[in-house]
Order: sequence, then C-alpha cells, then structure tokens
Amino acid sequence: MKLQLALDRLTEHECFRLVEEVEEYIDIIEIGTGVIKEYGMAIVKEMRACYPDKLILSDMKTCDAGRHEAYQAFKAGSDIMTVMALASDLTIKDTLQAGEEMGTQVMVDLLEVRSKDRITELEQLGVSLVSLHVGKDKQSEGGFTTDLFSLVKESSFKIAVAGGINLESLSEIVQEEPDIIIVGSAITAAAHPKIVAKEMKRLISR
Ligand SMILES: O=C([C@H](O)CO)[C@H](O)[C@H](O)COP(=O)(O)O
Repeated sequence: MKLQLALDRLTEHECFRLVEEVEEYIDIIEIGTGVIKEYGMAIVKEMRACYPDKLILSDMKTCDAGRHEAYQAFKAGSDIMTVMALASDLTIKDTLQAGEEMGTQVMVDLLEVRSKDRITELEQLGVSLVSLHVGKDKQSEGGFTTDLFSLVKESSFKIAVAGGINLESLSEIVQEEPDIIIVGSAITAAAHPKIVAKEMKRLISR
C-alpha cells in the first residue's frame, strides 16, 4: 500500500516545503489539479528534478484532448497522470496509449461514477488503475466511506482512494487493502504535517 501526498490549493513554496517535511513517509507526490492550473507543467518539472526517486502524479483530471494532456504530464516528468472516467472512451484510450508509449501510468478518476456498467466499460478499454474519489466540494456532505469499494469489488483494477481521508478514517479504509491511499488536507493543512504523515505511513505499513 502506497501513501500519496496530494498538493492542492497551495503556493509553489508551500508545495516544496511540505514535501521536504514529509518526504520520508510518502511514496507518491501528487501535483494537485489547482496547483497545475496555477503553475503549469513547470512545477512538475521542478518537483521531478528535486525528487528523482519519488513517483510523481499530475492530477490533470483530463476530460478531453487526452493524448495531448497525457503527453504534457509525462514529458514534464510525471509517472502517472489522471483522466476522468466520465470522459469519452476515445479520450481515455488516447491517454492509455500515451502511457504505453512513454512507459508511464494512467489513473482513471471515478469521481461521481456510480454505474457498474461504466466500470465494465473501463475494464474493456484496458484501464488498470482507478481512484475511488469523493471530491472536495462533495466532502461538505461527508468524506470517503468504504461502501465506495463495492463499485470495484469484482474488478481487476489497482485501486487508489481519495476524499478527505484522515487519521480517524484511515484504519477502516486500510482494511479494504487499496493499493494507493491519497491524502491531501489531512496532511497539508495539519498543524504538524510530519507527525500526521508518519502515523499514516505506520498505519498503512502494519
Ligand atoms: O483531487 C482532489 C480534489 O479533487 C481537489 O483537487 C484531491 O487531491 C483529493 O481529494 C485528495 O485531497 P483531500 O481530499 O484533501 O485528502
């Protein structure tokens, strides 16, 4: 199980300060969607140069122009980029092809997907990695809960989970054995990010 640090709604300086503080406890550095919109691929290139041994994910949340946006992320040094499950099959297929050509990965964001038919379609497209995700705005009605796993129970996907995950909810989530646990605000907005990241890493490594 890997711990992914999501860098969202932060300045460039805050992003690098936080990664420096918690790097020993995280496996994947996520450049969040809003940070990408603010700084572009330049921050991805900088993060790649500073952390050559870490996995880097660009949370592009691509909805269209899949090949172009996948190549943007991969050429900037991302190991993984994200495309929305609600995008067209052609967009998703184009991102997957770009990943095959670059030897990198595509994570399909299941934000707002509740249809098992769409899950089957994604498997038929050749998707291998998905994220069960409760978006920031939706979290006002409640964060990630383990009932979301039922959507992918019979699938062959590698699973990432995201959405307001914190120290209180982590133990129950870990019991479902996802492959990647994505945490943003619970670490980045904590009074002591290193303490939280260390405890989270301990909990997922038990
Ligand atoms: O993808 C995300 C969200 O849509 C805002 O961009 C976050 O990276 C993801 O939800 C993890 O962050 P937290 O929910 O703060 O843990």
